Amino acid sequence: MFSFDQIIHFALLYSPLSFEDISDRLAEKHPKVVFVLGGPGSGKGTQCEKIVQHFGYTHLSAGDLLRAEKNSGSENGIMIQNMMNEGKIVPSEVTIKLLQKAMLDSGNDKFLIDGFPRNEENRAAFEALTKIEPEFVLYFNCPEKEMERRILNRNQGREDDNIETIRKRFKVFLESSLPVIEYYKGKGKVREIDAAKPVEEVFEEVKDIFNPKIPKVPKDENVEGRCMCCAIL
Ligand SMILES: Nc1ncnc2c1ncn2[C@@H]1O[C@H](COP(=O)(O)OP(=O)(O)OP(=O)(O)O)[C@@H](O)[C@H]1O
Ligand SMILES: Nc1ccn([C@@H]2O[C@H](COP(=O)(O)O)[C@@H](O)[C@H]2O)c(=O)n1
Ligand SMILES: [Mg+2]
Repeated sequence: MFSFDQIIHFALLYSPLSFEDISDRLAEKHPKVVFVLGGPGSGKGTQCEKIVQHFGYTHLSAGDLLRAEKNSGSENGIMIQNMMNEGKIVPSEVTIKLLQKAMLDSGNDKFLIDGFPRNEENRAAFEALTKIEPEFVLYFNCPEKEMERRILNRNQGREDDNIETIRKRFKVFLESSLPVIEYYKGKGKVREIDAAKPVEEVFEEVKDIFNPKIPKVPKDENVEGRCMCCAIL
């Protein structure tokens, strides 16, 4: 027997549901979304894996979804491959549809959306189509030299991990992605992390963001008869 989520997945894959249908189904879930941004090689994927283990989110990497779509032999495959090899941003409707399908497919309602929105078009289209506002934006800030060193040592067989494409990806990040981070800074939504440190140290900072320290009421304190604001020390 298929689960409800599997049935939804097949329906989305094999029937031409419109953006409106998919958006309506997604809206019913009231999903909680965190955008995870940062330059190429800043450690977004690495930290997302750890957040998933500790905080129960589902990790959706826009780049990974596009790579899977390209490898599936879809009609958009060649276009995606060409864009990725040039470090360019794929048209938003392709990426957003993949993200929406993956969100519905997951059965979860908490998502880390990694590497998206990458430019103003991504941001505005996602907002218009899904009506989802991110809880916050996690921004991994890392110097370019360190990102370059990490990517050149990554060895995951990614076609775009060559020095020529890496330079193009850095340029696109500076010109198109940083303005999106500035936009969310203006809305007070950016949580910036120093990503140049070792993985575990970066994650200590990340944990504090997902698990903010709440002042505790000492166990032996007699709080009877006091209002709640006085009882919290
Ligand atoms: N804090 C860190 N210190 C040293 N190496 C790291 C750190 N974080 C990640 N790495 C390594 O750097 C490489 C890039 O990391 P990762 O794939 O997580 O980056 P990313 O931001 O997702 O990159 P991309 O945008 O290209 O997908 C990986 O080989 C990873 O193991
Ligand atoms: N919103 C996005 C995200 C990614 N891409 C393309 O995928 C490439 C790899 O992305 P990573 O996050 O895995 O580094 C990226 O260079 C773009 O070509 C995109 O188009 N839109
Ligand atoms: Mg990644």
